[in-house]
Amino acid sequence: MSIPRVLSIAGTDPSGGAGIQADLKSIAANGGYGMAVVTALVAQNTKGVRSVHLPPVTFLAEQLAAVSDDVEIDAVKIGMLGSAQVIDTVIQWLDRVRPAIVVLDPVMVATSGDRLLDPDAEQALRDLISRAQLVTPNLPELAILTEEPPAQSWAEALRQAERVANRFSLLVLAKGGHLEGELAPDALLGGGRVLEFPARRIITNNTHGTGCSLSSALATRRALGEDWPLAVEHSKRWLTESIQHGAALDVGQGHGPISHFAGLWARGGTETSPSPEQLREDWWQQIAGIRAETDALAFVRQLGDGSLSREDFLWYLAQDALYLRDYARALALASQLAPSPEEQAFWAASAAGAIEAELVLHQSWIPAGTMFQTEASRSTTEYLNHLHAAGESYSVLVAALLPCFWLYQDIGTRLQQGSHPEHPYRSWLETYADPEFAEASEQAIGIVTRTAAAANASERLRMLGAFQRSAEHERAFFAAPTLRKDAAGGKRFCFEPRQKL
Ligand SMILES: Nc1ncnc2c1ncn2[C@@H]1O[C@H](COP(=O)(O)OP(=O)(O)O)[C@@H](O)[C@H]1O
Ligand SMILES: Cc1ncc(COP(=O)(O)O)c(N)n1
Repeated sequence: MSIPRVLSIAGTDPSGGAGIQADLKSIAANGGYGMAVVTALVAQNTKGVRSVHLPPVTFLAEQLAAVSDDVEIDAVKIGMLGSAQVIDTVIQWLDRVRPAIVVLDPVMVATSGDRLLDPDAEQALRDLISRAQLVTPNLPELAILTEEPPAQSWAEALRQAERVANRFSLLVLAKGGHLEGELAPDALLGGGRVLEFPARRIITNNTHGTGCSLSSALATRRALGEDWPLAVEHSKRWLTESIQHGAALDVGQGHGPISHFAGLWARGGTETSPSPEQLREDWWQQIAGIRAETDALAFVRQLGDGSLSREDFLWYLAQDALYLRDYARALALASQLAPSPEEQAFWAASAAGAIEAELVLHQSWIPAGTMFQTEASRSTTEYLNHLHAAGESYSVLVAALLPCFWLYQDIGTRLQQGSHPEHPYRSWLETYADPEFAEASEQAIGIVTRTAAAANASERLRMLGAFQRSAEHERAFFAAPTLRKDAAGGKRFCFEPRQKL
C-alpha cells in the first residue's frame, strides 16, 4: 500500500494546535504524506484569535496550482476558508483538478467562539459542499448549514445532519463535541443510513484543533483504502487517544492542543532503528576483544601452523562433534520459529549441513565409534546450555547461533592462508574456508542483522547480549583443548535425548 498524498487547504495556527499545523500532524499520525495550502494567516493561540489576514486569492490559486501541477493528490481536506472569494477560488480549483477524495470541515467559529468565516460567505460554503464526499460539521456549523437554530439535543442534531446529507447528496459526520453532558458521540449519516459512534466525554481542556485533526485523519484513512465507516472508527479511536494525552503537552494557558503522536511515541518510540549494515559493523566491533583473544590462543595458533598435537586436535574434534549435534538441533528450532519461508529453509538447510559436513569431517579423522564415547566438556556444555536458553525467542536464538558461522568463517579463512599440501590439519582448514560456508555465513549475518534492525531497542539489546555470550563461548571452546582444565562435564539439560550413532 503506497503512502497517500493528502492536501490540507486551511488557515494557520502559529501555536500549532489547530488549522494547517494540526492537519499536517494528523495526516502524518494516520499514515499519510501531508501537504498544505494556506487560505488564511491567523494570529491565534490556545486562548483565542487576535486577527486574520487573507492573502490575495490570486496567490491562493498559485499555491493550489503549484501543488497540483506537480503532485498527484490522493485526498483533500478543506478547513478554514475565511471569505466567499476564497471559497470561489477553491471551487474553481476543485472543478479543474477533481481530486478523488474531498473532506470538508466547514470551519466557521473557533472553539474560543471567534468567527473564522465571513457571515456573507455562508451561501458560498453551501455551493462548495456538493464538491465533497464528506462534511464534518460541529453542532453550531450544522445549524448554519440547515439554516435552523442550533440543535438542543443529539436526536435533533441527527435530524439536521440527515437533512444536510439529503440536500447535498453526501455523507455527513455529525460531531457531538459541543453537547452538554457525559457523552461526546459522532454519527455518520447519508443514503438513508445512520451509523453512530458513541464515546464518553474526556474531561480535559485540550480540545483545540479536534475538528481539524479529525477531518484530516478521515481524509487520510479513506485514501489508505478504508471505507468511510471504518475510517471514522479508526480516526475516532486515534483522536480519543490523542485527546487523552493532550494535557501532558503543557502548551498554552487556554484550550490546549491534542497530542497527535502520543500513541505512536508510546508504541513505537522515537528511536531511529540502525540499518542492518550498521549493526553488522557494530556487532563485529563489539566482539573485537573476544576475537583478538581467540586468535591469540595456543590452540588456534598451533592449528594454523600445524604444530598442534594430534591428541589435542582429536579431543577438540570430539567436543566439536558433540557440540554440532546439538547445534544442529538449535538450527532446526530456528527453522521452526522462523517468520518467513526463506528463513525457515535457510536454518533447516544449515541444520542438515551441520550434521552432514561435520560427520564427514570427523569420520575422516576419528576411528569409528570413538568420538561419541567422549563426555561433553564444561565449555561444550555451557555453550549448548546458552543456545538452549536462547531458544525461547527466534530473534535471540538466531543471534546466539550467529558466532558459530561468523567466527568460524573468519578464523577459517585466515588460518587457511597458512595451509599447504603437507599441513597435518589441511582438510579441517579447508572446510571452514569453503566458499559455500562463506555464503551460508553471509546469509546468517543478513538474517540476524535484518531481524535486529526490525526489533525494538530492548529486543535488539537482548540479541546483542546473546551474540556476545556465544562469541565468549566460542573463545572458551577454542581454549579448552590445550587447557583441558574443564575436561569434567557440567550438567546438561539441553536438547535431550541424544542418541548414540
Ligand atoms: N472532551 C471530549 N471528549 C471526547 N471527545 C471529544 C471531546 N471534545 C471533542 N471530542 C471529539 O472531537 C471531535 C471534534 O468534535 P467537536 O468539538 O464537536 O468539533 P469541532 O472541533 O469542529 O468544534 C469529535 O469526534 C468529538 O466527538
Ligand atoms: C486556522 C484554524 N482553523 C480551524 C480552527 C478551529 O479549530 P477546532 O478544530 O478546534 O474547531 C482554528 N482555531 N484555526
